[in-house]
Amino acid sequence: MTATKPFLRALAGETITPPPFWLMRQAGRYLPEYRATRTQAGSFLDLCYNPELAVEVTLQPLRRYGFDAAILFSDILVVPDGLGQGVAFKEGEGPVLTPIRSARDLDGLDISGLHDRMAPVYATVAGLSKAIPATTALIGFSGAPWTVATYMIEGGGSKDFSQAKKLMWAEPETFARLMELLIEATGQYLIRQIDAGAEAIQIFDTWAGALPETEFRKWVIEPARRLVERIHSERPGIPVIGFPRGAGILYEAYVTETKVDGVSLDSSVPLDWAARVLQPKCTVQGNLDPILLVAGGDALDAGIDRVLNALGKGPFIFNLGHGIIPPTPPENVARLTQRVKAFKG
Ligand SMILES: O=C(O)CCc1c2[nH]c(c1CC(=O)O)Cc1[nH]c(c(CC(=O)O)c1CCC(=O)O)Cc1[nH]c(c(CC(=O)O)c1CCC(=O)O)Cc1[nH]c(c(CCC(=O)O)c1CC(=O)O)C2
Repeated sequence: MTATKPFLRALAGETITPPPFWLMRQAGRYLPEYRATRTQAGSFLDLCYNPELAVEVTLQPLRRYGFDAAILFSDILVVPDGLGQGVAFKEGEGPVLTPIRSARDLDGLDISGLHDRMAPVYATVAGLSKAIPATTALIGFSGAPWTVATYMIEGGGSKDFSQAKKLMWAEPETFARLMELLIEATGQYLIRQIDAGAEAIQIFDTWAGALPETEFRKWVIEPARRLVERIHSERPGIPVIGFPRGAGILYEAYVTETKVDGVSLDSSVPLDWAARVLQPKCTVQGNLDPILLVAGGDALDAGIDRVLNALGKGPFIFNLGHGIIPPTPPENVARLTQRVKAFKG
């Protein structure tokens, strides 16, 4: 069935003016209505596993801004939770996990309970596919194996990923076993989201830029290639967007070797290079610096115009280079919405 929704038509290679748009973390703490629902839910994971409230927070930004895509309200860290690793989100501290540091720790993980634990997430997807406007596409997502592995090994966020990299180089078999488990679990998890109603998939490799070239090819490109191949063969017609944040010039190898339908660019990617080298190969998405949404004013307008003028003449989805941050004034998102929708090409 040929795509009719602008977001899906852009991912099928069409140039659309004005471009379809959505924003990473469009549902979240910058919105007062999110904070109210979050309080009602209890913990962050309680919210992720409460289909009714997760549907509500996903819809909140759509009501305000009319985005062309809704992304399932969940998190990249529900998969380790589903594998039996203890995961919690401490107020103002972010995620905290019981770290995986040895083969024995790995033996404690178990894929058999994944889909039971993820059932509320699939219910959220099913609820959203009935609740979103007819022209809005529904995006399912996961973290990429490398990025999720960094949280599992570090036990939370990290500045230098020293524990994850130490395990990768000092205990390669244990690290490879963890990566295989994540590739399999993530593949199953994404297919189930599609079967529940997701029309496109985004794979977030937020910490891809932390790896040197050899390891980037082995642990960012190859797992993504396998996930894209599985989705393209088991669920033909569902497009996949890859987000190897910080990849630099390796964005080109990522696009050609993974065969993603779309590639999400971080804010450091030069716009003319993206238009010349990447856009002829696949739909590009991004890449406004999310802090411009905090700054607002003329700087925000100029930043939006630079992205639109450079990428708006080919297959393109307007987005940020990383998720919205909590101090973002909602009125600046309204300002961005108006400016993107007014773009004439
Ligand atoms: O305290 C809360 O209410 C939960 C905060 C929250 C989380 N995921 C969230 C939210 C809602 C929101 O962003 O406001 C909600 C969340 N996490 C994610 C998404 C998908 C998307 O980005 O649109 C979303 C939004 C989904 C939606 O808009 O419907 C995916 C995610 N979680 C995570 C990452 C890695 C990263 O942050 O870059 C990423 C991918 C990149 C990104 O968009 O930021 C990991 C994660 N999840 C979380 C945190 C803590 C955030 C913080 O304390 O600053 C962190 C970051 C970290 O500490 O490394 C929890």
